[in-house]
Amino acid sequence: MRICIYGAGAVGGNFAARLAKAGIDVTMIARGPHLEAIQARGLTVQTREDRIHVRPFATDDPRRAGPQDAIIVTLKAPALPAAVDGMAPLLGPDTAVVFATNGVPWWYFHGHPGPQAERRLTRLDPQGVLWDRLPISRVVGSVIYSANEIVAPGVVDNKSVRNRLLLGEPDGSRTARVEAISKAFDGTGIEAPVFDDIRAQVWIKLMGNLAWNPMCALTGLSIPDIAGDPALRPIALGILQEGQRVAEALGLTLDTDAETRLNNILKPGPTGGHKPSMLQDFELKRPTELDAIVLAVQDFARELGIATPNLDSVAALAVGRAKALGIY
Ligand SMILES: NC(=O)C1=CN([C@@H]2O[C@H](COP(=O)(O)OP(=O)(O)OC[C@H]3O[C@@H](n4cnc5c(N)ncnc54)[C@H](OP(=O)(O)O)[C@@H]3O)[C@@H](O)[C@H]2O)C=CC1
Ligand SMILES: CC(C)(CO)C(=O)C(=O)O
Repeated sequence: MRICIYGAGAVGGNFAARLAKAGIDVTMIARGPHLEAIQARGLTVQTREDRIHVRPFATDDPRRAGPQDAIIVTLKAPALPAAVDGMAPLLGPDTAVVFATNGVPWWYFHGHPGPQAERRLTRLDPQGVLWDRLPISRVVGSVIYSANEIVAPGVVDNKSVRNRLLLGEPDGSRTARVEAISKAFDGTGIEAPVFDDIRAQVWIKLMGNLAWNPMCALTGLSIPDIAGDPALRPIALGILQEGQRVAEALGLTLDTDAETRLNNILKPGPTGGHKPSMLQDFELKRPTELDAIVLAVQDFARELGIATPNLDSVAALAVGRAKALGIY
């Protein structure tokens, strides 16, 4: 199977290395010093168990890669619209495009049951280029559980004990394409189960980002530090409760309540020392995913008439800080 990792940075680098090590034909679309280092010296991923070193084909010109069986997009959300034309040369007649980006996905209502079906989210796809030019029937939904950081060009630190890429068709059907992508991950050390309701999984993951990503980005603290801080904990809990209300009003059933979720963070965990990706972006002054992770949830809340005072305050501060840094 030919798999392209599009936007092979921290998460995508980990995925590419593990797929390549397992013998999958992997192409990485990357850029800048990270790409130059991979082309010159190969890709290195330090996992908890070992050091993977591979030399997959890596380029910033997708025309050099040719049609793929699947594209796994591990770009940050703000980079998606500008990348859509670059995906065209990678598309064969049946190529699926897996969007493995944190937050509310731009395709959220594609395949959704009921009157909201096929509604577009202009915050996440302002000109509609993703929806129109891809086109939408290519989309497979996805959620990432894998903590990673680029620690030097060409070198990724993977801190997770379990690496998971949850997959699901937006309409919940079990298609040959989603099963084939899942199977390609066999033996890679990345679990890739297929879900019938990928939107519930999107929300469960979103509950792991909605409070922590902006609060860590604002404070520079780790997730357990915030969860254990008497002044910050109630704000995080408030955000989780507000997010949970929004998800439920949208018809989702989540795995647990906000308080349990917050307490689980304080249990000794394998990714406690991980810098959430939004904190990495604030520190490195890279475009932030505030729209997908925070403001899209606020949009839903406003439409549904749900008050989100904690989320609103943190969102306003995070947007203000991001503007001051020139990244929003
Ligand atoms: N890092 C983590 O631990 C986790 C991240 N996530 C989510 O996964 C997604 C990816 O995050 P992460 O891996 O951290 O992000 P990274 O920024 O490390 O990776 C994205 C890469 O894509 C590159 N890129 C951007 N645009 C293009 C383009 N047009 N062509 C080629 N390359 C391009 C970026 O380069 P450049 O830097 O030059 O822009 C960067 O190297 C995000 O949605 C994030 O929220 C989810 C769970 C954990
Ligand atoms: C922090 C983590 C790993 C999960 O909450 C994440 O998704 C991120 O870094 O954005």
